[in-house]
Formats: sequence, C-alpha cells, structure tokens
Amino acid sequence: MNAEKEIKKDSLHENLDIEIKNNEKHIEIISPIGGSILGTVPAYSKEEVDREIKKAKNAFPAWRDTPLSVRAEVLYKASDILLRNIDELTDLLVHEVGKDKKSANSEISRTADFMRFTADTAKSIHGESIQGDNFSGFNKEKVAVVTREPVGVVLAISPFNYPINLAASKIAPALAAGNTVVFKPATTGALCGTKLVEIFKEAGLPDGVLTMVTGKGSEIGDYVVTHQGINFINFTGSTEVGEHISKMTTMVPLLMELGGKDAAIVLKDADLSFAAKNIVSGAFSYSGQRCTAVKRILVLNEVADELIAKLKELIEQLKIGNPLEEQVDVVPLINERAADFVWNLIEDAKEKGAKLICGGKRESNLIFPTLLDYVTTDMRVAWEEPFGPVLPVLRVESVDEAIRLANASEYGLQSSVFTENIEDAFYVASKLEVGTVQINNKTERGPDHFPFLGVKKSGIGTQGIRYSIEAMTRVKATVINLHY
Ligand SMILES: NC(=O)C1=CN([C@@H]2O[C@H](COP(=O)(O)OP(=O)(O)OC[C@H]3O[C@@H](n4cnc5c(N)ncnc54)[C@H](OP(=O)(O)O)[C@@H]3O)[C@@H](O)[C@H]2O)C=CC1
Ligand SMILES: O=C(O)[C@H](O)COP(=O)(O)O
Repeated sequence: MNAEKEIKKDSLHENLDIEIKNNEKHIEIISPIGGSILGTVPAYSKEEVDREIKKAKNAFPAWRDTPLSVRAEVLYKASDILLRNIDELTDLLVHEVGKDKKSANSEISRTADFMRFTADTAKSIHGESIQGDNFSGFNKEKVAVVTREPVGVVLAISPFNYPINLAASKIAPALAAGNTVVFKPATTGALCGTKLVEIFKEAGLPDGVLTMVTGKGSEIGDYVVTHQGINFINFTGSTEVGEHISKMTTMVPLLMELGGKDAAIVLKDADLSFAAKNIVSGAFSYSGQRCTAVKRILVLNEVADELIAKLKELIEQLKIGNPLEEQVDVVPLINERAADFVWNLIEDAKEKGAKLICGGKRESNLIFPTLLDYVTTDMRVAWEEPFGPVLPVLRVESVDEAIRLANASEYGLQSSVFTENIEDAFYVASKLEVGTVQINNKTERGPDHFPFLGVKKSGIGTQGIRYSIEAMTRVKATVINLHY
C-alpha cells in the first residue's frame, strides 16, 4: 500500500518549493517554526542503502585516479553554485532548522569559503621521500616514496544544527582527497542536505562519487554504519549516538565530533564587559544549539556579582522569537522534546536552590534565554549538555578550583579563559583537558582551517581543513631498493 494523500502546507511555509510525498516510503520534515510539514525525503530501505553504497564503491577507482587539479575544480564550481543559490538556501535553512537569517546566510558563505580553501589546501599537501641510512644497518640504496592515498568510501553523517556546513565540511575534504562519499544527513536538515548534493552534482561530480541515504538514524543508522562497503566514518552528533556507533563498528577508522560542556573561566582581573559580551554571544547564538556554545561559567567569587549584572543586562537585550518574521537572536529549539529536556534542567536547578537571574520562561519550543546563578555540582545543569539557551554560573574560590571543575566534566571540547594576565592564561590553558582553549574569546570552531577536536567524550580525531584531508587519507610507502 503506497497511497498518496494531499497535504496542505502551513501558510508560514507555503513559499517553499519543496515536494511533499505522503506515503510510508517517505519521512516528513517538520519545521521547528510552527511545527508543520515542510517537505518529505525518502526513507531508504536496506536494499536502497546497499545500492547507494555500491555506487560509491564502484565510482571509487576512477575518482581516486582523477587528477587532483580536476577534483579541486569541482569544489571551486560547487562553491560558486552555492553562492549563486545563497538566498534560496538561506531561506530553506531558516524554515528547516529555525536558524536566524543572518546566521543561516553566514553558514552558506562560510561553506563556500570552506570548499575553496579545501581545494587549495588539497593541492598543497604532498608526500615525502625518506632515505634508509638514517636507521642503523641501512644505507642510501633504500628509499621510501611516501604518498597519501584515499581510504575508499567515506560515510559522512551530519547533525541538524549546521545542515549545510557540517555536511560540506566532511564531504569536501573527503572528495578532494580522492574518496567517494555516502552522505547520511540528519533527518531534520535533510532538505538542505538534498540541495547540497544537487549542487555538487551540478558542479560536475561523476555519478556515484557522492551518494545520499536518507532515513531515520534510529531505523537505518545501524545498518549503514556496519555496512561492509564503508571504509571510514566521519560523524558529528551527540555523544550518545557517537558512542553507539563506535561500539557497533569493527576495524573502521572513526572521526567524530560529539557533545560538549564548554566552560568560560573568568578570572579576577578579566575585562568583565568584554567577557560578558563574548559569553552572551557564545552561549545564546542559535539558542545554544551549537556544540561549541558556552555551556557554563566558572567565575572567581570576587567578580561574580559584577559579571552577572553585566550578563543580565546583555541577555535582556537579546531579541527572541520567530526567525521567519524578523532578525532575532534566540529562536525556538529544534523540537518540543529538545525544549522539554532544557526545561527539566532549569527546573532541576531551581528545585535544588539555583537563583534564576533572567529567563526561565517558555512558549512551546521557544525557551527564553536563561541565566542561573549559584549553581552547584549536585545540579544536572552543571554537567549535562543542554543544547539550548540556559547558562549556569558556578562561583569558585580559586583558579585551581575552576580548573578542577572544568576538568571534572566528561566532555573536553573547548574552554575559554578571560584574564588580562598572559601568564595566568597560559597556566590555566596548560591544565585544561580540552581540544582547544580560547584566551579572551568565546568558544568557537572557526576559522575552519584551525584544528577542531574534542577529547574525552567530545570526540575522536581532528577536523579542520588540512586535518580532515589527512584524517581521510592513509600513508602509503613504496620502497625503492637500489643495488648500486
Ligand atoms: N562536536 C561537534 O562538532 C558537534 C556536536 N554536536 C552534537 O550533536 C548533538 C545534536 O545534534 P543531533 O543531530 O541531535 O545529534 P544526533 O546524535 O541525534 O544525530 C546526529 C546524526 O546521527 C544520525 N543517527 C542517529 N542514530 C544513528 C545511528 N544509530 N547510526 C548512525 N547514525 C545515526 C542522525 O540521524 P537522524 O537525524 O535521522 O536521527 C543524525 O544524522 C548535540 O549533542 C551536539 O553536541 C552537534 C554539532 C557539532
Ligand atoms: O556544530 C557545531 O555546533 C559546530 O561545530 C560549532 O561551530 P561554531 O563554533 O562555528 O558555531
């Protein structure tokens, strides 16, 4: 039975030109703005997944052997096409994941820059040759020619929050390196993902070099990640799913960016106005639905009151609401379930004695930016990643207490330290168990050629343009044995 029923689009979204197929072989994509259906994507069966992976496998030898300059040319073209479609894509992003228009637009232009930089970087990566005589017992007659080889078929799995950028930042380096790619977008974000694939094809990618499988992760995810045709998995998403994938797979290299609980550590001598401005933007942009969002403040007691007053003032200036109507800072969360989770964290903290400074209000999946003071280590919000607009403040007695609390997290993505003293900044940075420490800045991923990684439960391996290309290639040594 595969009957089609007509679905009428909500007036909020009727300007979007997306097809809706209402049958059991399609999944509905629900907008976080208004909760209505935006479009549908196919729910792939196992046989269809097999077919797409096989296409990528078959396309691999020819793509690997395609000159790098030609592969790079496709990325330059894709970057141009992306920019040509920036208005349409921005609009789709706003509708599909509820991002504010300015951030959505910058996601697209950043992705175009990313693709160009990837092509440039790939062209400048080269191998080396090594002579044997450095090792005792060998001489110059033995020479290794060391090249970088693609790994084969890369499975790229992206999350909902950057449906264009976190897809392209896996796909572009993988393709530049000579791999073929099977792309599994987050279901909310799959309409954007579909457009991105179309753009790569329009740029001239041969058939099978980039294929896409859509379907709910809970239904097809395990089948895809354990498929024998996959040679490498590049995943961004929650720690829960990342851990699950790493338990399911065997002998497949993994590159994973997972959850975080980034701390902003504010020392006594920090420029508090500057720190507050950075923290508010770091914590609340896209309503905190960013892995690198500032997710807790560890502030020295002596300056806590002053910092909190400044934070409150800035938070109260944030524009909250519907990104389809106007430019706002804080938008509805991706769905009701996400909002329930954040709401429960706020309630738990309040019940255990946290002081609500501002926010603490909810309208459906829109949570108002919330600042909680006097958060203690028995409260869930001190440790759990909200992926929403709630910011806990933990007051500390000393710099070492801040470091201890920062490191007590199971996560280790990034941390900020705000201070005017470079010695103190480096002392704190040297002790923090994270992938990146930001001195006097909010936590953030860019610029995209910097290494981006998480330690502990925040990830495996390193992304960032050159790092991603290197991660998705392997070294091959061809040894010349001369006998002169
Ligand atoms: N460190 C980083 O760089 C980043 C980390 N994140 C983290 O991601 C989370 C939010 O993103 P969200 O999209 O909700 O994350 P999820 O972990 O829920 O989903 C991520 C992706 O995994 C897919 N998936 C789900 N189950 C499986 C499975 N069994 N096998 C294979 N794939 C599966 C999802 O598909 P489907 O949508 O169909 O379920 C989606 O494509 C937060 O925890 C955040 O910290 C987000 C962005 C960046
Ligand atoms: O997915 C995320 O949340 C990102 O990797 C963070 O990127 P950003 O710091 O540029 O928002």
